[in-house]
Amino acid sequence: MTTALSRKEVSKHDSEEDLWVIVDHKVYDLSDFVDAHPGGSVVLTQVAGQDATQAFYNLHRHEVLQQYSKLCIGTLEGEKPEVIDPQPGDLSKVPYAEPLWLAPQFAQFKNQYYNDSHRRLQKAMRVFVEEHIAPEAREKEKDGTFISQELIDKMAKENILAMRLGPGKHLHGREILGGGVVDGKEYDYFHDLIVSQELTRHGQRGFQDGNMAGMTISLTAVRQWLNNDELKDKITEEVLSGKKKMSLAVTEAFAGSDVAGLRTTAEISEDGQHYIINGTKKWITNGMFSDYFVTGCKTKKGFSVILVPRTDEVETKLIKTSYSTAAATTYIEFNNVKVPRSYLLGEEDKGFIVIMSNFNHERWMMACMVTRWSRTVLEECLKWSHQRLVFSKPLVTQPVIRHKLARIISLVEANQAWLESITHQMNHMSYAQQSTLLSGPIGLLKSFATRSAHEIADDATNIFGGRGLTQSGMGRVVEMFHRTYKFDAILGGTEEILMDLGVRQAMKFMPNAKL
Ligand code: HEM
Repeated sequence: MTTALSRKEVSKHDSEEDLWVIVDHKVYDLSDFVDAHPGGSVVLTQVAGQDATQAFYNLHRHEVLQQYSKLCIGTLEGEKPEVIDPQPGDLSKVPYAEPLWLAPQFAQFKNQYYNDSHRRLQKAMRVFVEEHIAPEAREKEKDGTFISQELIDKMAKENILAMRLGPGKHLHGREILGGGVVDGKEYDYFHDLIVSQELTRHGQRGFQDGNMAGMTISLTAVRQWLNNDELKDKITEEVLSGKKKMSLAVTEAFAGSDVAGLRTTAEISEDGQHYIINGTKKWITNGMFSDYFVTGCKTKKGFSVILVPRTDEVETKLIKTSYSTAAATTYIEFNNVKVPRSYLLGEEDKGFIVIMSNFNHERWMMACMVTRWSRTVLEECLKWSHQRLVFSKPLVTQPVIRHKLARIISLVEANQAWLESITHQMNHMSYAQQSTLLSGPIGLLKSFATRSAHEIADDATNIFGGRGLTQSGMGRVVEMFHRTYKFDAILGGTEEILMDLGVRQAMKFMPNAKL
């Protein structure tokens, strides 16, 4: 029960020492807060005893009121708050803020791709992300330290780590998010899409990668290509239980997407039973805290992929990039590392197929994530242009702003629709069929999604103006997006390489057709 207060009563508290304000029909006593207010005391004194709703929403995000809810002393009598107060798990009612299948306006209609288990999983994931992941993500993004073991354990317990590998036997018999959400046997690529998209909604880009991204792109290769089943199961369990961490170590300063140029070598030891690995790797996500590295190496007649456990001969150093060091981006040196030959993935000298087919899920996942993140930025732009007053009118009354919003909406919706069409196809194909037929389309999808992000980041920053350049406050989401969307455009294959791959793969199937 909140105290009912009259506007007349509020107006009496109009000095710096005794300072009340009204924001969205609620009354806040700022007398003790005024000296600590980041915007200073002058601005607050100017609105003391008054309704400051408009001024407040021109300068703060709604979450500030949630953080400082203790300052609220009552509600105006006979009045009710009007601004939506989002709670963990809520769907956004802002148009286009949710994908079509999820948008509350469309909930009553059947969707061809999603069933009740997808809806249950989405709901459970959103609550989990908002309650457990988002608070840590904000903290780690800022201080640059790595994900906590406590959070990893929680995700392992709910089998969120296992879900991130995509559908497969590793999910059979697992109790997902407390049970009753989705049966591991029914888990398909739309469930996978939901998990990827919900995991990005905290908007902390460095932490997003810090949150076990290394595992999601490397354990998949181990599951698919490690020849010894017993070893495969042991390692899978260690990693999915959160006890051990893993990353994908392919890129080098010498060669990135050009696998043929790699210089890390794996030579057969004198006893014939081991590989001796020497060389360096760069930009390895999660490398700092990894116990295993799925490593691309030069072997006698070609390129091979080997699972390398951490030993004293593996040295890891942190690299600072334009997002947070929470991602644990790493420079690695392998100095005579001895690895049993049974740790080879696929066949010796035939590692190209291992890496190329493993890329599909990674790139598809990145398309899921950057598309969802673009949508979050769209929601920010819609809210901001609706609430921001310029020359006494909302920003959205300007045709130039509506034009930008139209472009952003179209890009986000086009990406999601293409993503869902490919996802549907993946559900009906084997791993080998996906490798043959989908690596081109997935490459093109990822590069289109990140080209779109490039345009969205540009338009969104212009819509937000100075606020889009500030790491805290109103424009913090847009600032982060603009600063870090390039990670999606480069990691997992650059736009140029992927666009080229898409066309080259199409040419493989080109018939002798003439104009
Ligand atoms: C419940 C009342 C209020 C609370 C809890 C509050 C809290 C805050 C906080 C936490 C910030 C830091 C920036 C951010 O995180 O967004 C801030 C900034 C600011 N606040 Fe407030 N504030 C309140 C009311 C007001 C009002 C009524 C005004 C003006 C009439 C105001 C003017 C400002 C200004 C000018 C800034 C700096 C904005 C910037 O750097 O862009 N605040 N406030």
